[in-house]
Amino acid sequence: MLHVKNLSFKYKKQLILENISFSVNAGEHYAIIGESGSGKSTLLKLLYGTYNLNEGEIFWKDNPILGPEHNLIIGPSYMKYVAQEFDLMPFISVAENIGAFLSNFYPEEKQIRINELLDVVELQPYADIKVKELSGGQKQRVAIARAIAKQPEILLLDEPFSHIDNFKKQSLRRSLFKFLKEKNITCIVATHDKDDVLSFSDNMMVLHDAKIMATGTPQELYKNPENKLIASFFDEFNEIENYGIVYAHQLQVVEKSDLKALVVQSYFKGSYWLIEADLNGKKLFFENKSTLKIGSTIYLSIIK
Ligand SMILES: Nc1ncnc2c1ncn2[C@@H]1O[C@H](COP(=O)(O)OP(=O)(O)OP(=O)(O)O)[C@@H](O)[C@H]1O
Repeated sequence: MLHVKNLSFKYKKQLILENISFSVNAGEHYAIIGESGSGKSTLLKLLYGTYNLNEGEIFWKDNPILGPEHNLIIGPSYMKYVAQEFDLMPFISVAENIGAFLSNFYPEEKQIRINELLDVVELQPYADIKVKELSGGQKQRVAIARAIAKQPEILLLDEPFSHIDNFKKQSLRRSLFKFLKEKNITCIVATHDKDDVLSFSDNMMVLHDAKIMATGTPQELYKNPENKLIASFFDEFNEIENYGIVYAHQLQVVEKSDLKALVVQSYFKGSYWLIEADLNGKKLFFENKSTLKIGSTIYLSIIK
């Protein structure tokens, strides 16, 4: 188990993280979300031992994770960290980068392992291409493959799919998180993207104002968002008097109700339209199967 106890940290004067405590079980997938600048990357770096803590302790099983004050080499051997800026070797091939830290004593096993990893990150056709010739998203995939090559006990991912296009993202997510679960690799992911969390994280935390604002399973936080910040991470939402936070998909057009609104705009979203309306002078968003006429009056009911 990863155990973080009362961790506090500042780069300069301002506390970036204050009194952070949480635990992650072996094999669990844990997500850290929060606005830009809330300290997600800093927390991952602290878990990796990049900086000395101002206060608190981090343990993996019974081993303390200590900062550079105590270690010549940053990063425990059982842990891998894929940062937002990936540090690859540009002049050698994708396959060589992925195999860079694998033993040369067993060349056949090494090749099998590299092939397995190329499959996980869907880079088989690029195996022999030099990394300097790859796109940002392809480099990100090489960095992920290299991090899992030696099967770490814990993997820290910072915005792991941020450079990867939507075509590839969905299948890559499924493939990577499935691989990690099969190998029982504990994974902590810092992300802005709800799709990294909803289907793939067992538990999550929300960082805000240097503190943990909420923790729970993605389902718990999604179904009962305590506040606007949490709701906004998951979906388009409204704050409606007497009803609180209501997601756009929780509103439907009915014949008659207390919620009378005026259609302002319709946005095509593929399988539905997102309708912007005016409810008593406040903006309101809801989902509808079809576009609605600007200026028309509609009535809405809430399905929770
Ligand atoms: N090396 C550093 N020196 C000083 N301040 C830093 C350093 N790195 C980050 N910070 C500050 O710490 C705060 C948290 O930054 P961090 O990168 O951890 O946030 P984040 O939640 O990961 O943001 P993002 O989602 O944009 O990646 C920010 O205010 C940032 O300016």
